[in-house]
Amino acid sequence: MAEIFKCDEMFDHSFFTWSSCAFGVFDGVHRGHQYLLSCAQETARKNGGASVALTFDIDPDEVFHPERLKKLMTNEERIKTLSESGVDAVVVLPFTQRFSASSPEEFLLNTFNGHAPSYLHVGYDFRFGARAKGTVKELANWARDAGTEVCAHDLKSADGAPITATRIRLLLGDNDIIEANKLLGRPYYLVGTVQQGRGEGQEFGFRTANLKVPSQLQVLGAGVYGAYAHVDGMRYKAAVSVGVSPVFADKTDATCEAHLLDFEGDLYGKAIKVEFLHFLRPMIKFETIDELIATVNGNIAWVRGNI
Ligand SMILES: Cc1cc2nc3c(=O)[nH]c(=O)nc-3n(C[C@H](O)[C@H](O)[C@H](O)COP(=O)(O)O)c2cc1C
Ligand SMILES: Nc1ncnc2c1ncn2[C@@H]1O[C@H](COP(=O)(O)OP(=O)(O)O)[C@@H](O)[C@H]1O
Repeated sequence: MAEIFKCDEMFDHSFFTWSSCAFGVFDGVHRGHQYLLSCAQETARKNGGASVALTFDIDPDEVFHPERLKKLMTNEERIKTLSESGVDAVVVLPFTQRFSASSPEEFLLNTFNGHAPSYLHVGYDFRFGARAKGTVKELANWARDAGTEVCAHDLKSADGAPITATRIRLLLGDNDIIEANKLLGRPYYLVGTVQQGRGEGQEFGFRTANLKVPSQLQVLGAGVYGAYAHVDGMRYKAAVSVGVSPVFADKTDATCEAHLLDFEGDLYGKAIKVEFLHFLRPMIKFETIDELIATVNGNIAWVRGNI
């Protein structure tokens, strides 16, 4: 696991000298991002310096558009995933109002403070500085004087369409978990603490661990999914419903409810990670509870046989 540095007043910017940085927000740390990170490792190997994932502590849209912001992962998970990506270090820039208001030139000066990296890898549509006015062109102008080689990469998938966090969020919203997972390079997951639900699962014969999903992370389309649930270092197959249960719509907020196969015990207050693998069906407003029970039991049987 790479070391994580906060780029504050205490940070020694000479760390950047000879380094190869991949620079971005990296929401999802998807296959496009993974490619950028591998490019930084490649030039670091050739050049002899450290490979660095350079990112922000928050998503800049948490400052600019908090109301419409949707994310593939929390900031903590994003930084942790970057630290596990194979780079030598993660350097986290505090995204302050002052920082965001600076011109592209000031932004680069504040970021590197006279210690420019040898290589800077970015996506070709990378934007930075006040009102995102800085483009790869400004970056290249600055880099010429600073002695940095800017590598702007085209992050495309096999079908020729760009791999972006927005594209993955749209696929997830359309229940296309298979394609989203392909572009992520791993299963899409949600993490959280198991909460108390309505207590009806036991009566129905299938108990469900309930996870409250903050609205910024409500990206996955409502429906029923086959998944793996990880708790206490163990992995279980799980049948999971996502979104508002239409039968009980008047009683619930949107949640993620996971029935863990071959598990018995108490999960309240425990950390759980649910990795989504298959979309089974949309949510149904059943006429009777018996229909609900029979359908969910069928879904559980499918998960047992197919995951
Ligand atoms: C695999 C699975 C599929 C579900 N499908 C539906 C559904 O189609 N429609 C619905 O209203 N509720 C559905 N539910 C939600 C159940 O109604 C819910 O788990 C049950 O009400 C128990 O809630 P509780 O654990 O909060 O008591 C599903 C739950 C699971 C685990
Ligand atoms: N196989 C299982 N899958 C999910 N939760 C289980 C399972 N077995 C026991 N539990 C426990 O039961 C709780 C869910 O019970 P349930 O009757 O559905 O009530 P509620 O979901 O309303 O809290 C879970 O939070 C967990 O502590």
